[in-house]
Amino acid sequence: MAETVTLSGTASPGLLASLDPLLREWLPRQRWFAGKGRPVTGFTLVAATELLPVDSRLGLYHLLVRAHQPLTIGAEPHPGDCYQLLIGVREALPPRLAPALIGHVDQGPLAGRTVYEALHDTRPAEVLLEAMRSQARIGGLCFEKEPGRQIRTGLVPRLVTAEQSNSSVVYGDTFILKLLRRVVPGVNPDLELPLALAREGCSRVPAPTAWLQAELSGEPYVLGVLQPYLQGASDGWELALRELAKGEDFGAEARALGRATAEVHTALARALPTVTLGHTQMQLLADGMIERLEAATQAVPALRPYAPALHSAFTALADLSAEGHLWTAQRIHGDLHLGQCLRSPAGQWWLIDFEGEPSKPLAERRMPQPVVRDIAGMLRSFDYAAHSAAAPAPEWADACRAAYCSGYAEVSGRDPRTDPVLLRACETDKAIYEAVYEARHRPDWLPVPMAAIERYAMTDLT
Ligand SMILES: Nc1ncnc2c1ncn2[C@@H]1O[C@H](COP(=O)(O)OP(=O)(O)O)[C@@H](O)[C@H]1O
Ligand SMILES: O=P(O)(O)O[C@H]1O[C@H](CO)[C@@H](O[C@H]2O[C@H](CO)[C@@H](O)[C@H](O)[C@H]2O)[C@H](O)[C@H]1O
Repeated sequence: MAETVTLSGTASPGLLASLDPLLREWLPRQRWFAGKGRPVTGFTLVAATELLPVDSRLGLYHLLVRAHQPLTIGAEPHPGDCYQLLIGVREALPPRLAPALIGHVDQGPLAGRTVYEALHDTRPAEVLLEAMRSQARIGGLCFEKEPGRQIRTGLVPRLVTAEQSNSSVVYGDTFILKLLRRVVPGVNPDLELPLALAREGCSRVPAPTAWLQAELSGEPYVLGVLQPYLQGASDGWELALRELAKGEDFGAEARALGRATAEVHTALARALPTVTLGHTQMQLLADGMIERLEAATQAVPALRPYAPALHSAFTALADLSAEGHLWTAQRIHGDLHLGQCLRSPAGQWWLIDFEGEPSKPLAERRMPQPVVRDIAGMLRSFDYAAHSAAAPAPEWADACRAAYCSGYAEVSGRDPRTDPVLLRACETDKAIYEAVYEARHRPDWLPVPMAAIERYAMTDLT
């Protein structure tokens, strides 16, 4: 690896100025760009690290840039989201890299060069793996490796093309590196939880092998995590849809998923603190759900007729806590659905992507929660699959629900169905989140959570 130079944001104003017009156009088009719908009006360079010398045939910059966007009316002042970029610099792009093009630079230190999304390219992706293998410190970037883990040489990288919130590179079907795109300071649960689970001996999660961090203005940023690649694994969503299309039962898989979820929860409860939630905390939990309902009815008018009935699911939870009922809270997955579960060819289930709901602040995502929140996420997912099929199959979802809860109880000793008020509140909250998500991202899918909302509104638990 060539000698590296770290440029501070102020030390290299020319670099960002030369990239600025290209990034303004390119960044909002990326699947992982979080600020969709608002133009990018400028950038601040947070950090720049030269990983391959830019005056050679192939240069490589690691950049952290803050994207400025106009605020929506009523929004809190916000400095802009910080994104991680790997920018390749060449004289011209070979045809195989055409899809990676960011643009041709016509001013500043890179004038006359072509810049592109370097993760598409073999050498830049290799540089990251080599740095992890050697636990390199390059400028402000720290590449760490879990003691005792080996990363062999010669693994050929390929960029994962699936739609995702971040970007992943698979190395020779041995490792997968997830590079986080919108990065925030603090302990990131996508590294924290799998590491804690692996150290606890839980084998339902691919154990982090290595990771990439930066220290900026005294604050840690997790930038990427390398894990073993589960070769030939299928995700739960694809499997469920396949079985549904064939008219096949998914009960055995749902039960295994329930067992896997409980194994992860019990290991998390051993590894990290648990707390008891009394009336005040449960009232806060219910208030949060009510606030989300109110915001959702503004964003999705179709929710409005159901709002009073949905509201009663949350007040029922607050009422139960007022009667002295106590709950336990612990660290959970935070965004569990069928797409976050991988089944290996040997038939084992693994849980991935512990980032939580990325739109929520990190502190909120790291708070202990009742495990029922994760369970509700999976139950909603069975319902989604059943209602995405050509002919809705509610009895299929009911069977999955029963099997999943039984599997969960077999391992944890606690059946989530014995807490119907909390379960209903969490499922309602999730379905409301989904209605907002679908209205914003996939309007054609809005009827799926709306069908559940209509059902919840019609069936009062009390
Ligand atoms: N350890 C792994 N083995 C095999 N495939 C994986 C692994 N981790 C993730 N994937 C694949 O990569 C995709 C994206 O991973 P995920 O962690 O969900 O990223 P994102 O946060 O960007 O959505 C997953 O849907 C899955 O198909
Ligand atoms: O995959 P992410 O963690 O970014 O989650 C977001 O996108 C999901 C869709 O890709 C969305 O999940 C919803 O649709 C799924 C089917 O596509 C279904 O299995 C889930 O149960 C349903 O919530 C998720 O809500 C959103 O946060």
